[in-house]
Amino acid sequence: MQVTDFYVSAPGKAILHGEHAVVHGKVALAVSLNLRTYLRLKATTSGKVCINLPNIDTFLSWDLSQLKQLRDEVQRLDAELVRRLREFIGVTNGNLDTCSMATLSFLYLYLSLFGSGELPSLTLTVWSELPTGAGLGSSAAYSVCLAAALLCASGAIPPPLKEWEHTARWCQEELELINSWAFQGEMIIHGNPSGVDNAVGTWGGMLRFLAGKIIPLSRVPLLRILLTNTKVPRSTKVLVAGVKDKINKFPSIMVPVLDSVDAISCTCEKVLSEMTCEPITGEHYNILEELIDINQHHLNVMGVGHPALDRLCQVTLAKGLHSKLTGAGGGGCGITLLRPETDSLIVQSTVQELKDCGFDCWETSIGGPGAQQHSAISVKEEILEILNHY
Ligand SMILES: Nc1ncnc2c1ncn2[C@@H]1O[C@H](COP(=O)(O)OP(=O)(O)O)[C@@H](O)[C@H]1O
Ligand SMILES: C[C@@](O)(CCOP(=O)(O)O)CC(=O)O
Ligand SMILES: [Mg+2]
Repeated sequence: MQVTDFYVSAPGKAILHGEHAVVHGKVALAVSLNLRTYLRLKATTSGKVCINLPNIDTFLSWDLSQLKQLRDEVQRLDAELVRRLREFIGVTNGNLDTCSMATLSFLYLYLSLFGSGELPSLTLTVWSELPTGAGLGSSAAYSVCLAAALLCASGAIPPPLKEWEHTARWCQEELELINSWAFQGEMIIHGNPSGVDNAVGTWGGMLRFLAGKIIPLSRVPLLRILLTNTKVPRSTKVLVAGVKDKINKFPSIMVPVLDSVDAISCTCEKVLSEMTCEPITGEHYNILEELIDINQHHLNVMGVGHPALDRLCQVTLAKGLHSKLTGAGGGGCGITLLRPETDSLIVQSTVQELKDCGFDCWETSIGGPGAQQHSAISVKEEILEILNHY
């Protein structure tokens, strides 16, 4: 065990364009948010592994001897381990609930990363500022934190924080390792993830994602975005599977829709890059707004809309603002583009109307840093209190 007590965090994300299509090899544009998931890992001598996940009311512990027996029974650390772990935590049917998904991905990463040698006794606590299961990539931020913390604890990567620093990030190669293990965690939660969410959680900023290839977009204009959480619960795994069924059932109808979403992402990327090298005009924003509208229609065609998201689009359009769902849809969150000249009174009255619909709504800043290690002093006081409570 390399480290005894440390904190890591990873950001959530918003997908501007390309959700779902990205699972089928199309381009997505995604950006990190200023909302983060924090994890504290503490080495203990209790002979137990404990996880505290207060966001989802999950508090579990296992004796090391139980976990050691489980690990030694399993020869291959992939499908067989997942099958045995499902039995171990008592999941019998196909779809996992919130608690089982989080537990299974933790146990999978823990047993895989300590595949040989001693299993360490530890307590892990996670707290997120992100709503879970709402399209802002909470599963990926959770998986990135788990991967970073457990890779550090196993000695596979070093803790980057120097004594005098408040936050520190890993080097490129180490981030790639974190990202690849976070993807394994996402596989358990999503079934068939594209990898875009864990890439944003790992690297932060804005990026273009295509079939596993990640291109950071360094020259992007400052965008003002309103985030709305309809609070309608949904599961990414179920929605992604539904889109796949529709593509299989109607390939000649659905494939052109996916191609069109790909073209929307590429057009958006082009406009964003133009906005950084020439004076920003109203026409740039007109195009961005039209792309949002077209994509929202496509997402409805894919079957991932929801009446609450329609409501969001109607309320904002009545104020001259354009919205689309973000993430897996089926409820969860939407984004609304604010123009630079959008009056703060318009923003305020829109936020109020959306709140009156029962939604949470706030203007967000985008492009926060990717996975990082923290000194205790750099973790917000209220979050530190929760992490240190267990
Ligand atoms: N802070 C957290 N603590 C524990 N589990 C979490 C946390 N954040 C996310 N998860 C896991 O991720 C799941 C949500 O993932 P998902 O359906 O992909 O929605 P999203 O990624 O859009 O928030 C939760 O059901 C839970 O298993
Ligand atoms: C629908 C999808 O494109 C994004 C899902 O994001 P979220 O879990 O809803 O935050 C799936 C994926 O890319 O793996
Ligand atoms: Mg997710």
